[in-house]
Amino acid sequence: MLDDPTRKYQPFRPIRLRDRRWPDHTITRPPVWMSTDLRDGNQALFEPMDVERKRALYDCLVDVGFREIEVGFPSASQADYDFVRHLIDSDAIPEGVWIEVLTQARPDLIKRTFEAVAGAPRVIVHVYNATSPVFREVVFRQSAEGVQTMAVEAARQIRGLAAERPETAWRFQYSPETFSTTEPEFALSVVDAVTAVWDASADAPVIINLPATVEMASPNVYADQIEWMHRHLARREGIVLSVHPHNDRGTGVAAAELALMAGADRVEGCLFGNGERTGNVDLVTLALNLYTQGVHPGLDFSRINDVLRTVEHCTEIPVHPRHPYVGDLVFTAFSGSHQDAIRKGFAVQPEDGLWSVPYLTIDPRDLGRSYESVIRVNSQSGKGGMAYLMEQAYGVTLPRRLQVEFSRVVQAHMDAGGGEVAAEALWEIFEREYLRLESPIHYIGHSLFDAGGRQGLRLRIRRDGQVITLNGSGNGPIDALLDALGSPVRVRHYEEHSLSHGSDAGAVCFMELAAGGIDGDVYGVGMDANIVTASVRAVLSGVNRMASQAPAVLGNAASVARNASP
Ligand SMILES: CC(=O)SCCNC(=O)CCNC(=O)[C@H](O)C(C)(C)COP(=O)(O)OP(=O)(O)OC[C@H]1O[C@@H](n2cnc3c(N)ncnc32)[C@H](O)[C@@H]1OP(=O)(O)O
Ligand SMILES: CC(C)C(=O)C(=O)O
Ligand SMILES: [Mg+2]
Repeated sequence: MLDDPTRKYQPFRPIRLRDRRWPDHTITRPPVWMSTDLRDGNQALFEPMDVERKRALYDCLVDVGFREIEVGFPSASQADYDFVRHLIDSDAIPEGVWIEVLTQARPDLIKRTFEAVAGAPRVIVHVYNATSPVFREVVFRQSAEGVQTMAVEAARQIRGLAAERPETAWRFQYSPETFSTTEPEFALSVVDAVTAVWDASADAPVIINLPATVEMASPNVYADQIEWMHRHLARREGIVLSVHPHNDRGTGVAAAELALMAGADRVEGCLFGNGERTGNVDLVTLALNLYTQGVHPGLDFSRINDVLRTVEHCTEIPVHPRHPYVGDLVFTAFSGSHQDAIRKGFAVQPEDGLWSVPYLTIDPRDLGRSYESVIRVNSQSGKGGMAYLMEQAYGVTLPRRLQVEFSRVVQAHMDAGGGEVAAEALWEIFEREYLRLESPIHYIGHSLFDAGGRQGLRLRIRRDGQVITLNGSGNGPIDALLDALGSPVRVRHYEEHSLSHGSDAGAVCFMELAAGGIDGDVYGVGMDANIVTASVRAVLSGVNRMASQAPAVLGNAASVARNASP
C-alpha cells in the first residue's frame, strides 16, 4: 500500500491568470521546430552517440526538414566539440539550416563554444542558467539579482564574441532553465534584461526558450505560464517564443500543444520523445497531430519507418510498439468490432476524399506504411478482420454468413492455443476446412453430357480407396450433381467470383447447403480454373463437412460396396 502522499508531496501552485485566452485558440500553423536530439537526446543515452551515429541522425534530421538543429554542448566534451567541427569542416550545413550549440552561462564555457563554431555559416548560440528558487539557493548559492547578473553578463559576452566574427550569421537564444518552477515575475525580469542586452527587435529577433525542465504540473498550468510571459514580455515583437517541455508526467505533447495555443512560436524536442528521464516532447507526434488536423507541419514523415530505424540505430533505444504513429502496432486492430469498422471504412474511403476510416486517425500510406498490416486476427477478433485478411491477401471475398461460420472455425483454432493468426495461417485453416477436405468423398473428376435435353453429369470419386462413378441429370450441373449423388442436401445460396490474385485458380464458389439432421446451413467452398468444377467441388466440400453429423447427405456415396462401378 502506498503511504499517505500528503505527508511527502504538495500540489503545484498554479499562477494567477484569470482571463486566460489560450483555451479559445486553435493551432492553425506549425511552430518553428528545433530538434535537440543531438544534445538533450544525446546527453540522456547510456552511451552517447559517436561521430558516425551523430552524423547519421543529423542527416536524417536535415532530410526530414529541420532547419534548426542543436548539435551539441561543445564546451562540455571533446566528442561534442569534435562533432561540431566535423559538421563545419565537412561543409555539412546546408543552406537554410542553422546549427545550435548549448552553453552554460559561464565565461570559459562560452569562449570555448565560440571556438567550436568558428567558420560556421549560421549558428544559434544557446545560453542557459537555472532561475528557480532551489537552484538560486542550493546550486548557485546566489541571490536573485546574482542569478540575473549571471545571465546578463553571459548575454553581453556572447554579443561581443559574435560581433568579432562577422563571417558567421549569428542568432542568440536564452533559456531560464527550470522556468516552470521559477516565479513568473523573476523569469520575466531575467528574460527582459537579457533581451535588452541583445537589443531584440522585430528586425533582429532573439529566441527565448521557456523550458519545463522537469514537468511538474498539468499542461494547462504550463499554458498559463506561457500565456503570462507572452503577454508581459517587454520586447515580445523581437522574440521568437520557444517552449521545451519534458515529459515527466506523460503530458509533454499536451503541454506543447497548449503552449502553442498560449502564444509560443517554436518547440524544442526530440524524435519519438527521446531525452532526459521520460524524454523531451515528441516532435513526431506533435507534427503528425497537426497533420491530422489539416495543418502541414513542414516536416516530412512520409517514410516514417526509415526515420524510426535511424533513431533506433543511433540512440540504441527501441521505440515502443504502441508509440503514436510509428509503433509496430498502431495500424493494427485485434478486436473484432474495430476490424469490422476499419474494413468497412476502407471499402468506402474515396481515393481523394477526406479521411474518415474509423479508428485510424491517419492514412497509414501517408507515413509510408501499408494497409496489409492494418488488421491482425487473434482471439479478440471477429469475422470482419478475417474477411479483410482473406480479401486483401488472397482476393477471396467471403459471403457474410460464411464469414460468421468461418470465424467460429478460427476461434476454435485459437481456443486450442493458436494465438495470433497471420494471413498465411488463416488461409491454411481455410484450405483445411473447406478446400482440401477430401473425405469421405474424394473428388477425381466429372464430365457433362446431354441427357435428353437435360444436363447430364458423370462424377468420378474415390471413397474408402475405391473409385466410383455416379451419373445424374438435372436443370443444370449442380442439380445433376445432387441427382448423381442421390443426396438430400438443398442448395440455399450460391455465390462465385473470379480471383484476381493470390491463387492460380480462376474462380471461387461458395455453396450454402442445408439438409435434414443438420442445424442451420453449412458452407462448402470450391476453387478451380473452371467455374463448373469450382461449383462441383464446393458442393462436395459442403457435403463432406456435413457427413459426420448427417451421414445421409452422402447419398449414393454412403456405401461404396453398393455403388462401386468400374
Ligand atoms: C536541463 C539540461 O539539460 S541542462 C544541460 C545539461 N547538460 C550538461 O550538463 C552537459 C554535460 N555537462 C558537463 O560536462 C559539465 O557539467 C560541464 C563541462 C558543462 C561543466 O563542468 P564543471 O565545470 O566540472 O562543473 P559541474 O558539472 O560540476 O557543474 C557545477 C557547476 O556549474 C555551475 N552551473 C551549473 N549550471 C550553470 C549554468 N547554467 N550557468 C552557470 N553556471 C552553472 C554550478 O553552479 C556549479 O558551480 P560551482 O562548481 O561553482 O558550484
Ligand atoms: C538547457 C535547457 C533548455 C534544457 O534542456 C531544459 O531546461 O530542459
Ligand atoms: Mg531539456
